[in-house]
Amino acid sequence: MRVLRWNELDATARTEALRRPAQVVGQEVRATVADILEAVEREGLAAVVDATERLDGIRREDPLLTEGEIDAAVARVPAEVRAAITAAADNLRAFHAPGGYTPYLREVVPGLVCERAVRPVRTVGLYVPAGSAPLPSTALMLGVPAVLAGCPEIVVCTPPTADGGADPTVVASCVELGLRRIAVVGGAQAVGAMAFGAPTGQEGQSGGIPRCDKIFGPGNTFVTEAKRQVAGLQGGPGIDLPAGPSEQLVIADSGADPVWVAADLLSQAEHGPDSQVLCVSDDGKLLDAVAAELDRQAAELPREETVRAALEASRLVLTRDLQEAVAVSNEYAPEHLILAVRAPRALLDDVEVAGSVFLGDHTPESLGDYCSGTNHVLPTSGAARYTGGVTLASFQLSMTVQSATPAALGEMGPTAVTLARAEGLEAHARAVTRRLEGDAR
Ligand SMILES: NC(=O)c1ccc[n+]([C@@H]2O[C@H](COP(=O)([O-])OP(=O)(O)OC[C@H]3O[C@@H](n4cnc5c(N)ncnc54)[C@H](O)[C@@H]3O)[C@@H](O)[C@H]2O)c1
Ligand SMILES: N[C@H](CO)Cc1c[nH]c[nH+]1
Ligand SMILES: [Zn+2]
Repeated sequence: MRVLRWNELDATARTEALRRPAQVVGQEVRATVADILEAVEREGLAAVVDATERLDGIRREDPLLTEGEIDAAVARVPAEVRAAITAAADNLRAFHAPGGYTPYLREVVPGLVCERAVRPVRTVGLYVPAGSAPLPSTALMLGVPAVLAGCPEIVVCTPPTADGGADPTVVASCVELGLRRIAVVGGAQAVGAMAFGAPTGQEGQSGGIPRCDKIFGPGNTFVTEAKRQVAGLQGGPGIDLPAGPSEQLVIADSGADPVWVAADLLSQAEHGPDSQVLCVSDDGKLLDAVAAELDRQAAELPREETVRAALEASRLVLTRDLQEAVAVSNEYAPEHLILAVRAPRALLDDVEVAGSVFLGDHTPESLGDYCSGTNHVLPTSGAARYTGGVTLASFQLSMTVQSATPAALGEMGPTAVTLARAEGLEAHARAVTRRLEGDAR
């Protein structure tokens, strides 16, 4: 990989250097997704079943796993993997538990009390990808905060395996959290089913995939585009955030180990050909060593082809100093940022935007992907500029509540009346004056 010298690039070249490979969703993807969603809205479960047969080669009249299928899948997961699932879930619970909205109350003027009350989102749909690789860790990342929030109805959708079931480790991760409503549906058809509902049996029965209030989870271009489309519908569901192809930016100083830096970059490059990884450093020799390591280590990986495709769109950037490296990162707004420097805490103060930050040489991003406790469903494509990743609060809604005594209405009512009349909304004003003036019926 060629090293780009940041100071020698003009504004256009800098924009090009930080361009994402997968940012442009073609008209074709948009139209494909729109067709699938329209069919699911019109025909419900039948369209979901047809799309799954066409796109995933599996026909299941009822996509929900039976109790027998769930138990059989869990039994196939080795004890060591089940123990790792439990250990990861424990850390996720520990970190996420305090991350919800805090209810609070203020007596704004005597007798006028304003509150924030917190409720779980009632029906949530969790998408667990399984196209390029099944991601049981994503089931944990979404399921743990959903359960902690107390969401009463939780459905999981994940693409089918070749035998028509779901990946056993995905199923075992759901079961670890007590989730047993698992539908083997992937792609845009899964998002459509969760957005519009795809019930089985008689109308009014609760079988099948329920219409969800909010849809969560990462996925490929079709999944991400489908979430964007359903979120734009009037009365449509909410979505968590744009969580598309994985990205990582490493800031490395001259003391960083090029072997470890390259290993971190490759860990995200292996997600898909549209993943992107960048290494930014103030040391040209370090960047050359990282380039050589990327090439050497890529050849040893089972997903070498995917990794090399991702490296095509990846970058090595030489900056004047580490402050400039952070400025480059702030402009890119990476999903993951690793600070492989001698004083990472000091540099953290300058970091303005990133989905998740990893400090020092001994904190590989893989820890966060699986088991440190932070969430791996994170903003991509620059969305870190305005949002963080999934948290417990993502599964809650905050509701305001207020109550006024007659005296408090006497105190604040005239202000409301003045503002209502300034807006020309007399009915608003009279809702107050009728009370203040006593009997004006
Ligand atoms: N940002 C994050 O937080 C985060 C976390 C985990 C994974 N990811 C990303 O999620 C993505 C997972 O993608 P994936 O493909 O492996 O799995 P996926 O489950 O998202 O997609 C598979 C589904 O796509 C549908 N599909 C495939 N080709 C299609 C076509 N031509 N037309 C219509 N539908 C089609 C199929 O129905 C299939 O079931 C990766 O890019 C990974 O980097 C992101
Ligand atoms: N790195 C991905 C988020 O971009 C999450 C993941 C799941 N499994 C491995 N990694
Ligand atoms: Zn990963």
